[in-house]
Amino acid sequence: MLAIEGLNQYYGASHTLRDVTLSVDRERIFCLMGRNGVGKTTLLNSVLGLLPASGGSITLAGEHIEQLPTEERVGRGIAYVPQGRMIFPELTVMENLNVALAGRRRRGKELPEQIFEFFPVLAEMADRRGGDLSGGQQQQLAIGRALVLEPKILLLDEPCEGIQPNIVQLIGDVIQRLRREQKISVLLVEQKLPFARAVADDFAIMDRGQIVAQGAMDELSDALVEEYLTV
Ligand SMILES: Nc1ncnc2c1ncn2[C@@H]1O[C@H](COP(=O)(O)OP(=O)(O)OP(=O)(O)O)[C@@H](O)[C@H]1O
Repeated sequence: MLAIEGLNQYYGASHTLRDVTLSVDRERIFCLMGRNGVGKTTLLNSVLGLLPASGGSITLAGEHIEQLPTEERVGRGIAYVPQGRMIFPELTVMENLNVALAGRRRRGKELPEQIFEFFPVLAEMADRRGGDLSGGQQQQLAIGRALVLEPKILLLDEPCEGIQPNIVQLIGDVIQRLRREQKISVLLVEQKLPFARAVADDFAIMDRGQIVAQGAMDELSDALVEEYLTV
């Protein structure tokens, strides 16, 4: 579904992504792990085209997208929920969702009903300002807004950060339903090991800009956890 090959990225003289190669297969939940500052967010931003990559290729469903502007990549089916959620605090919940309609591949003014089934709180709070929601509610809004795009693949950057356990559980359930019911693939950046183990099929570990291990989630060994993930 999404294949990244030999991707490099620099912030000035600092070489942040080093020959990154990974692929998120169709209908799989792929978790990218690693300590703070190793380059996980930089990788997601490069996939979206928010940061220029130098060299390497990115393909979505077999088509090269590495030269396309961000809005084209979104139009081809990549939706991104960044760290910090980036909802519009002055707009209502409904307005936040409607903003995403403009970026959709298939034109149409209807929000997908399933968003409100996944996250009932978004219907209950439809007229509230985004900035008045709790962190957990904002995260549901951010994921709901990404789903308005009806993506092929959803990129989630630490969706559970600072969120209470029952909402973490809900988000985990939604991720799995998206894969099962809508055939959406997910590229998840996550530091919480129990959550990652519970929801993901595949993993990769990043260290100082390089992928140092990858495989099926049930192959993630204690030795790898100790070496690359324990803080
Ligand atoms: N805009 C920037 N300019 C220069 N260096 C940056 C910039 N953004 C990030 N970096 C550096 O690039 C490296 C990778 O950062 P990145 O945010 O991708 O890591 P991360 O693995 O996502 O970490 P975290 O879990 O803390 O979000 C870090 O050393 C960081 O300091």
